[in-house]
Amino acid sequence: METLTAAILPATIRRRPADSHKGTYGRITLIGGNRNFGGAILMASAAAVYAGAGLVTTITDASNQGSLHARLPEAMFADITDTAMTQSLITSANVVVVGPGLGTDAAALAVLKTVFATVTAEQTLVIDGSAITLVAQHHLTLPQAHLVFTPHQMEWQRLSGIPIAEQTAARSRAAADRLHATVVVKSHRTQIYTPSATYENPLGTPAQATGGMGDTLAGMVGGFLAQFADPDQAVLAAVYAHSAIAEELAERQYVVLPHQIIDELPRFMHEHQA
Ligand SMILES: NC(=O)C1=CN([C@@H]2O[C@H](COP(=O)(O)OP(=O)(O)OC[C@H]3O[C@@H](n4cnc5c(N)ncnc54)[C@H](OP(=O)(O)O)[C@@H]3O)[C@@H](O)[C@H]2O)[C@@H](O)CC1
Ligand SMILES: Nc1ncnc2c1ncn2[C@@H]1O[C@H](COP(=O)(O)OP(=O)(O)O)[C@@H](O)[C@H]1O
Ligand SMILES: [Mg+2]
Repeated sequence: METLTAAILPATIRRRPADSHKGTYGRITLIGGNRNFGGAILMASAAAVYAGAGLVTTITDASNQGSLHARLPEAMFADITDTAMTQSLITSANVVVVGPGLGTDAAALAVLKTVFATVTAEQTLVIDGSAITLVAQHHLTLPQAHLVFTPHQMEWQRLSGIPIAEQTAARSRAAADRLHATVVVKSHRTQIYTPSATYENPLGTPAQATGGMGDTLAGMVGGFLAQFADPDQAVLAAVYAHSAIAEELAERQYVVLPHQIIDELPRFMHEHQA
């Protein structure tokens, strides 16, 4: 197990070439947010935009459209019940994030099945929150794509079958290998299982223990994957930056809110680019 250091930031976050445009920085489609959990996909989408993803589209319940555009006019919107549009927006993305606030009812399962049937081997799919629970509950066959799972410990228990108390590095490593995926097991000391190595994040504070913190990380992971060359480094740098910003804020705050991490992202990435 390797311990992440701040060196992952400049190794990943590169100065933007002058001769570039929004298409240079990736197209990301985020899917989630039912009538009750609209905030989750809003936070994930905002994290992707503020991380610098070039073009961001949010596919969510229609009841979330007004709040999405009020908070995040940079994001495009599509109605989650429009299957043809969903397929088209998945196909045109290089990174897809599915799950924040998606819920686990029949409609959510149908959406997830559409996502799995549409992504291709060239694309990266980040699977978070409800989507992880659905994969576990329904024993879904995973698609051929670059897969990144971002479970908290209970979601990892559901997906891997390993009880939380028995989630040792060796057992989690074997389960990640069986999934042919990168797995980010979130906790006070988050562990990241890439195809080639295992890492521990030395940062993170209980000030982060608040709803939406993982939704925000999922959007950051997607935003970093959309624009940075090395996918393993992109995931590691997103995890590290998420906690590093939280630790900065926690020096003066009892609790750190997800939107505050999002607001700090452009400044933090500016300071750590190389
Ligand atoms: N504003 C919004 O719209 C928000 C929407 N959200 C969306 O809600 C959906 C459901 O996601 P979820 O994580 O809230 O619920 P679920 O999957 O049932 O897991 C909770 C269970 O696991 C247990 N548990 C054990 N270890 C744990 C650990 N380390 N970390 C966390 N939990 C741990 C925990 O134990 P307990 O708290 O009882 O001790 C409890 O029994 C998902 O789509 C998400 O995106 C949320 O992000 C909130 C903000
Ligand atoms: N005590 C803690 N110390 C460090 N990080 C924490 C702590 N509690 C939660 N976090 C972080 O907050 C995030 C929580 O993710 P998750 O449970 O999926 O939240 P949500 O689904 O509500 O957005 C993870 O990145 C996790 O590492
Ligand atoms: Mg979560």
